[in-house]
Amino acid sequence: MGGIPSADRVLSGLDPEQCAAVTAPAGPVCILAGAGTGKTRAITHRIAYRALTGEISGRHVLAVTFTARAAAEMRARLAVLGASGVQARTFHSAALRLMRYFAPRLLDGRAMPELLESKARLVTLAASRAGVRADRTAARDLASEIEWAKSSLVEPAEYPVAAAKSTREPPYEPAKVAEVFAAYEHVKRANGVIDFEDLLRAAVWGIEEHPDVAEQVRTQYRHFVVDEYQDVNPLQQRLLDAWLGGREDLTVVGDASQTIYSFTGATSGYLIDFPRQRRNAVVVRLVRDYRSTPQVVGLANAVIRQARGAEARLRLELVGQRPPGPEPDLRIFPDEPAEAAGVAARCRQLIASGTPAREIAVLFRTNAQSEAYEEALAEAEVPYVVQGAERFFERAEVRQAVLALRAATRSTPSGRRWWRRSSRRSRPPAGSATSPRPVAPRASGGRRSPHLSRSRRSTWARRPSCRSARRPRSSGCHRSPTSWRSSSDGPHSSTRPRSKV
Ligand SMILES: Nc1ncnc2c1ncn2[C@@H]1O[C@H](COP(=O)(O)OP(=O)(O)OP(=O)(O)O)[C@@H](O)[C@H]1O
Repeated sequence: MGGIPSADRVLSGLDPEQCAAVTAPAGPVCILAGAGTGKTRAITHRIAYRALTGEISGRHVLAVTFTARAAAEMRARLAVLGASGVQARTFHSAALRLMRYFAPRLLDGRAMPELLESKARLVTLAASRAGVRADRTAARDLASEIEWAKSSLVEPAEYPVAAAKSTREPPYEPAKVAEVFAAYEHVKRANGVIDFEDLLRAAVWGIEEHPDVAEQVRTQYRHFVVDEYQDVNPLQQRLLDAWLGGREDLTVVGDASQTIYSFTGATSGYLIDFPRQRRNAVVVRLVRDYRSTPQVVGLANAVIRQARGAEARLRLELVGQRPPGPEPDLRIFPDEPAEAAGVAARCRQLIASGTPAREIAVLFRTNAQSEAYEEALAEAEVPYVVQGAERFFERAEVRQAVLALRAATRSTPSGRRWWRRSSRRSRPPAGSATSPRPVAPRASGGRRSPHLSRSRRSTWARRPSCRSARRPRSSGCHRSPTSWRSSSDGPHSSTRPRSKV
């Protein structure tokens, strides 16, 4: 049947817990949802149900996701459900939209400063001003520290204490990092640019310090949904609080066991504390896992059961809904090369027994690990493609290093012999670029740089008060943003696989 679904039809096909989440009354709702339990279904259906019953208008909904892709997925699902006008955006995209709209008012008609796509260049410059010669890796590590600090609402002078409290492992002495951080802010200001954290600060500043802006924003947005709430950082929470302005029509969805961005300042503390902070919150647990076999779900439960501390309170025991499958085979290897060789051998075995290579996936946690796996797969003559990243031996820096090595080793006979042996080993098998694709880390999100340009200092530099930030114990949130003008790679830069805007 075509056409726009009715509210009742939006409820059909939901399980009882999803239904409870969808029909929960206006007010704070906390959906604790394990992987594959239909959380996207629950939140999109909740928005659609409320819109179709006339309780809310889609135009007044702001749904915040962590990636541009998730936002697009949400918009597509909402369109199918007949909920129109909803803004589904990342925090950064929503902040950018707000700043663009209010720029004439907030910036006295001046253009927005340009948004830095990458912190690297300015961090390197700032480091040299602070007497640190930072190569690419060091600049990236420094940028990560700066990003963490800014996302945690930590100012340069506060960095050493905050870093110690958060058991960070800074790339240099904390005082030196603080110096680079301060120099970075200075260089950035001098260049008339802002970074991704500044963009969020700008939106906070715009709302907190300008009652007319706050009123207009809050008239527009009345109902809020935040996806992946376990990965929100103090700066994002501050912006959410500014949007809310004390109102409570907020649905958050998350899973404390899936927190993956603590190193960038994200904290599951907001999710964990949500039911305590909002006593009237409806809490719904989605535990039916529709994606995996009971065997895989059982293994996941066994791992999650190890969680201790605050996360353990919100631990979800998932129940697999799919027909049974094979038992997972857990093997432990002494080191990474041995593990990669073991994985490659298993792939070879599967292919030999008739499994098409395209049906085999090898997942690893970070792009840096691809080298070991690519070498092992090439060695075992298993055809592969790398998804979401360049093949190791095709990366510019690796090609450069290989050329340099080749030049160095060819100057001696033993070097020539070594080179012939090693290049045979590391060369991927012929034709592999077009072969099936097992190795699949997540892509590092390409971020588009919206064009902004320079602005005034005095009002932006005012420090908004700390009053509205709700802070969980572990947040590391010491201060509010000093100004919204301050810095590097988009949020969670080089280390972050999710695209923001
Ligand atoms: N009530 C249901 N009945 C049958 N299948 C369902 C139900 N709810 C969700 N699913 C299926 O489970 C899968 C996961 O759903 P969805 O994408 O909404 O979950 P998710 O929790 O957002 O996923 P993720 O783990 O990626 O966050 C989809 O294939 C969806 O069709």
